Amino acid sequence: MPAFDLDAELSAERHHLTESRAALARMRGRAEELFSTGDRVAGDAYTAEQLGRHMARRVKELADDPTTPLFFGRLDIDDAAYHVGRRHVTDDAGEPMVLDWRAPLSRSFYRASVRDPQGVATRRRFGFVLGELTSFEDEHLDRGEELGTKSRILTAEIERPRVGPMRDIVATIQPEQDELVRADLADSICVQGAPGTGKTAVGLHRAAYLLYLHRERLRRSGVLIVGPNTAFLSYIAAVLPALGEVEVQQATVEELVGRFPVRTIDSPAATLVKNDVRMADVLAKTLWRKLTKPTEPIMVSDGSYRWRIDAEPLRRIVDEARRENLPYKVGRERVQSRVVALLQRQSEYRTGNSPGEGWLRKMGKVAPVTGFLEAAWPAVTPESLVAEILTDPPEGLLSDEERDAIRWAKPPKTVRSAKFSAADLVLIDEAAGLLERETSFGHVVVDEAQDLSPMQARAIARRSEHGSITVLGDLAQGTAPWAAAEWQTTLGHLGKPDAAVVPLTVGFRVPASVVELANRLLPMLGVDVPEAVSLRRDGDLVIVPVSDPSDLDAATLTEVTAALTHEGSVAVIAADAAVERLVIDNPRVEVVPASMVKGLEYDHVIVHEPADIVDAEPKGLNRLYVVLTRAVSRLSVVHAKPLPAPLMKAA
Ligand SMILES: Nc1ncnc2c1ncn2[C@@H]1O[C@H](COP(=O)(O)OP(=O)(O)OP(=O)(O)O)[C@@H](O)[C@H]1O
Repeated sequence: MPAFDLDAELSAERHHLTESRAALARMRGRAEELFSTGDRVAGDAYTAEQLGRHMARRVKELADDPTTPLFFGRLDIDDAAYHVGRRHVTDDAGEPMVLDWRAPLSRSFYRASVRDPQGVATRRRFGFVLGELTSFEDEHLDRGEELGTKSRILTAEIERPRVGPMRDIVATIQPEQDELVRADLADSICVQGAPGTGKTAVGLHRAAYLLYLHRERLRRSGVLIVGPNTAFLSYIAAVLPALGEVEVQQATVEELVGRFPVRTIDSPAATLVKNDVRMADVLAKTLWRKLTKPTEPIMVSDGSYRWRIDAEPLRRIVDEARRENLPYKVGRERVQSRVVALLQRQSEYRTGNSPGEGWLRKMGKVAPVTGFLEAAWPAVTPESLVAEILTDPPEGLLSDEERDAIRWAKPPKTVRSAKFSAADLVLIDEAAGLLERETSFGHVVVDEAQDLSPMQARAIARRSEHGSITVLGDLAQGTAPWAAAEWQTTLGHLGKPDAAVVPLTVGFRVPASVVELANRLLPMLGVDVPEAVSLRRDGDLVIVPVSDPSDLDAATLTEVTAALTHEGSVAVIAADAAVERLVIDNPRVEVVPASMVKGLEYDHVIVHEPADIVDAEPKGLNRLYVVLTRAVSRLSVVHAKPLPAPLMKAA
């Protein structure tokens, strides 16, 4: 075997990187050129516009970010070398220079092992500093060498200080994550993962993978990412574009159902009732009770003719349409067109002529027909149905106290002037779903799903009825009053009761000492979830007791000053009520209310008075568990009040 020349090997790899970058630039140049000449080559305006849009997207997809490596790995299979990167790069002859990480062959980069080498002789990982290729690490699977999570490059990647928004993890996706990322489009899955196990990362990479594999189909139907709030969505917003995917919709549940602005806040009791799944029945029953049996015939004068439909056939039409189980508005339209069809038949019989479109339209609108429709199958809007229920909550499904809790103290004069709450908008969305079908996305990823109320989950179910879904969450991090204690019920509300629940337990964010502290809260959280095991041995944990409560904020500032001597982001997380008085004038430091940190992470987290965070809300211990698990490298806990009992041992 020839001696292995490390320097020569490294410079060959650098050369391949330079060549690949140049090839990508040429691909982009060609796309730009096509984009600018598109309107001249395309036959008509429509095709030109289609082509223009396609090319604009293609140009965007081919953008090269010089700070992210174009490839991060290499597979040697049957004496050929395949570089694996963020997207396909081909040379001028169309030969691959870099394989997209999502291509079938790339799968082995993530999954090959000594036990199952998948034809891979050597797996190489590259180390980069600011886009410069600086090192590599080989695993000769054919010689029984395997690094697994001991890879130096993986460790460096995980321990890299965090700044700014979330990054992609394509270079270091782990086998158990890859299995979820590459699951079939038809598979709905629920990932129960401890904090920092990569749920969000898996969900985003799964979206990118599915778009690659089912490009045309998913471009038509769309992919939707649902997150808990806009801060979270902007934190993750850069990941998919970095992977070349620029057309994924991201929204909070509030945005999905936001037909009207939120103009009022409900009492906690009303919020609970409105988010209860029984409201779905209340809405459906109230709606369908509006149908009445026709008792009068319809009589229509049409020039010198008079047409008549008796009550009996009208009853049949209504009953039949009801039995077809269509959305309310569709059913109503069907009744209307069947009534008109009966009139048409009479007209044809009497006149011997077939009436035209205009006549049919006119007959649909004549007073006897609309009067019949209004009585038998009245027109309803989603907001009018909800307004009706809030004005006078129907008996039967809710207790009297529950009905009192949601009843409007002063009903608005008109539905238009009604002030709706956030929960009302979910009800209006449910009502809209009874009236008409929602269009369904091809795939929906729902993050922090443990906090979905049944009614919110149903809003998502309507948008994924014909597609699949990836549900991500951690029961231990549930803080909503309706937070799930097990996944089955939520999956039922999401319309995917058969989705497999898959655990992730290897933590990539939180250092072992911090995980150990947070895990002590787990037995008190009332949920049965596997504990996280941290891959990180490097972190620091400091508990700072303060004897005089008036020194608490000053002690917090001292911790901030100490934290600033390190690289990376710093956050002070405090009970929402304390945030305003904690003013810290430094661009590297954020003061964040405990209620807003879900899904986020910071290099150094300083927790300000845990007891206040716990006392601020009914699920305060779950909230504290979320807060303690935001730290990437260091956690300081500053307290004047006693720590919650399970944490005392650490003090
Ligand atoms: N395979 C991996 N390689 C490198 N980093 C990873 C990997 N998996 C996850 N990470 C990193 O670990 C951190 C936590 O990931 P992520 O936010 O997806 O976890 P999560 O399970 O959604 O956490 P939480 O429950 O707190 O919301 C992120 O910085 C992510 O980039």
